[in-house]
Amino acid sequence: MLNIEETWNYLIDRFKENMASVSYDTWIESSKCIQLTQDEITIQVPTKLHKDYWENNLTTTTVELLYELTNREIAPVLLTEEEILSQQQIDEEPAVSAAAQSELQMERKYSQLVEKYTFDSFVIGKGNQMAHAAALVVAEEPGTIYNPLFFYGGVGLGKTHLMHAIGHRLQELNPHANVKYVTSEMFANDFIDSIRNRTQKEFRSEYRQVDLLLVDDIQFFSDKEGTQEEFFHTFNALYDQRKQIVLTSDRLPNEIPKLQERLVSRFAWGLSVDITPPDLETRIAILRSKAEAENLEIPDNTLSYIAGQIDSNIRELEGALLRVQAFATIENLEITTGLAADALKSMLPGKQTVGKNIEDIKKTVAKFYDVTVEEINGRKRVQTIVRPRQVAMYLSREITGESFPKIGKEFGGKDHTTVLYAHDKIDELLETDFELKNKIDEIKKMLS
Ligand SMILES: Nc1ncnc2c1ncn2[C@@H]1O[C@H](COP(=O)(O)OP(=O)(O)OP(=O)(O)O)[C@@H](O)[C@H]1O
Repeated sequence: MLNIEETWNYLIDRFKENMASVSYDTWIESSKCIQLTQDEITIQVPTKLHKDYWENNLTTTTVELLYELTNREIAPVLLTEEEILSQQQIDEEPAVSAAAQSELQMERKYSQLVEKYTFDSFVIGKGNQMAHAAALVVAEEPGTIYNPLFFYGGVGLGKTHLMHAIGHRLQELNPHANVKYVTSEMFANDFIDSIRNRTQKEFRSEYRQVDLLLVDDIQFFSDKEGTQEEFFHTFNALYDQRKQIVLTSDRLPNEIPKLQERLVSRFAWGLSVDITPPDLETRIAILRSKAEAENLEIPDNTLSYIAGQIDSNIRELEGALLRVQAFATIENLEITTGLAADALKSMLPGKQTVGKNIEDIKKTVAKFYDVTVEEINGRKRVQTIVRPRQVAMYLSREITGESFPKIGKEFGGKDHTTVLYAHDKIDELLETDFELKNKIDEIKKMLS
């Protein structure tokens, strides 16, 4: 028998570990678990916006986390407070309606594209221009020019959005096109299920008969040998039939640890394009387009203010806008810059480093460790300099979201693999080394 409280706590703890605090506070803290059965978890969320966000961004992870915990496929059912109230009023049979709803949601998540992730709702800016153009070409001429198309870049910068946009566009042009979107983990789970249920034939025909296969976040193939093997064959089958493959990852294929060489080389056959964090202008344009979609009246200077606060992750930018909107609704006030500042104040303690560049970071780290920026840029390998250098590289990636090659260049022309190694090293150390964690928090404070 599953314990509702333990299960929910497990889930939200995992989210807390993996989400920025602004996102966690906005999406998770406001939600609660109201029912748990052997195959369903019912989560109450405050508004329709929260529900959309959960459905688009959190349900897959929820299923995976619950699977890890319970070894069962538990489908999330999202209900807004209003829906719960009206459900109670018309006194429907909750079990039936929840089950039906869950089926619908799972269906939507697993086999359909997210409706609003289209080219129309995608704002083009310097950081994503090339990716956008490549996506359009692929949607219009699948399987011929750039195959596979590979998007890479930091968290929440629009890779998934563009992928779905390709799918929508292809289906517009060819309504019979068979499009499949999965995350790498969904692919892995499907594959494992097919072994368990002896349905490998069905699995293969499902994956090898598509016209467009979209696989998100392939960095999670990292240590999955068997899945990589299967994906290799899926890839070859599709490629040979000239079917389009689109992949995303947070880094280039050759930077993904333990990714088989033959996959690395295949992924390089087509075109790899990175998506970099949006500049201020693009962030304002994105906010404006989101505000319009939600029918929100927000003055331009307030949009600029919000865009200035969050500079690397568009998902967080959306969270900030929602936060401001919720604040205005609760306080029954118009949205102004002052109100936005109040709404975001409590959300941004960890974000005070926004707007800092690599140079600022190097200077601050050098000061903290009592070394010079020249030493950080240099090549001396003594521990007293190596650690500050690694910390500075780590913070540069985390705070500015710049690509590894760009950071390497700014650290005295180092190779991107050096930056990648430094980043992953510090990331790994942070899990156990609390002293280092305190030091990094201290540096962030100095930066703000
Ligand atoms: N250029 C853009 N215009 C409008 N919205 C955007 C743009 N880029 C990203 N977004 C929005 O930001 C949110 C995060 O984007 P998305 O999920 O595509 O990021 P991602 O790069 O796939 O992130 P992750 O690495 O976490 O998978 C989505 O709601 C998406 O619609």
